[in-house]
Amino acid sequence: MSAAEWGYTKRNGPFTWAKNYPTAAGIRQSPVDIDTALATSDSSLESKPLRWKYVPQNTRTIVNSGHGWRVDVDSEGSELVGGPLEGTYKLQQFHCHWGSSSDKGSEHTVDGQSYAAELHLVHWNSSKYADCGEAADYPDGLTVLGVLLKVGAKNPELQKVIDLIPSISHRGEKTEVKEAIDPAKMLPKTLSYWTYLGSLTVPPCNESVTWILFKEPVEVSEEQLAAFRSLRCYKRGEECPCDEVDGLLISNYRPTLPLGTRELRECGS
Ligand SMILES: O[B-]1(O)OCc2ccccc21
Ligand SMILES: [Zn+2]
Repeated sequence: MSAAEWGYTKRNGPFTWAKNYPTAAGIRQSPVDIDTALATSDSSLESKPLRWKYVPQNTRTIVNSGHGWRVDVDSEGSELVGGPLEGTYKLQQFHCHWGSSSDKGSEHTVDGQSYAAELHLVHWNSSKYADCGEAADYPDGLTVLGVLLKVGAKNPELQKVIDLIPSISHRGEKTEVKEAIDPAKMLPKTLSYWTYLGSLTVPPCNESVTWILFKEPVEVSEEQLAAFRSLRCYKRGEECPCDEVDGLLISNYRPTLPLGTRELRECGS
């Protein structure tokens, strides 16, 4: 899209994306509603526990992408293996999706229920591809660990992100992450998950993601969610192109798409 770049308002939001990004109208799209009755447990998942290693010092910069905040990571030294995955995946970045109030905001829903937000840890298949950009073009290129966030106690690890938000208030702004953020500390205690084949939930919506969505939500406070909503979707000095309330990024989640004939598997209760 030209000036009217994609976003989350009526004018440029999820229902308009397919115009410029035809893959968004595909049959392997994300997010989806997790209909727990449809999930099949799979002994092969149980036999290969999910295992990860992250290097907190490798969380480099946080940027306001115009669609939310994103922490970019130096992939070296990280790895995610097991579960539904073949080969080794490396962490590239993590980011979050939220809503204008905490009764909505997650991208995946569970039996129709929305959560207040959803964290995405994006990994790429380093066994087969040279980098994340290349991997994003292949059906087995990416895997995303999804963590549902519900309102509760202040999340100390996410607070390190919140503390940096004032310095990336406008689109395009970025800053160094001085205090290392440990992605492992943002994951739930129990590692039960659902997994299915899907896509990026933002344009170009590549159908290259093996989704792993943890069943157990993690807590975040209302104040922390309010901080996310203080990000602006336009560049400093420019005027706001979106018709959102004075360009605040109050909501950046894509509504669910049909699972269709895709298999939904689960590991753990
Ligand atoms: O769709 B997402 O926001 O979650 C998965 C993903 C992967 C890469 C970029 C953006 C995303
Ligand atoms: Zn995401």
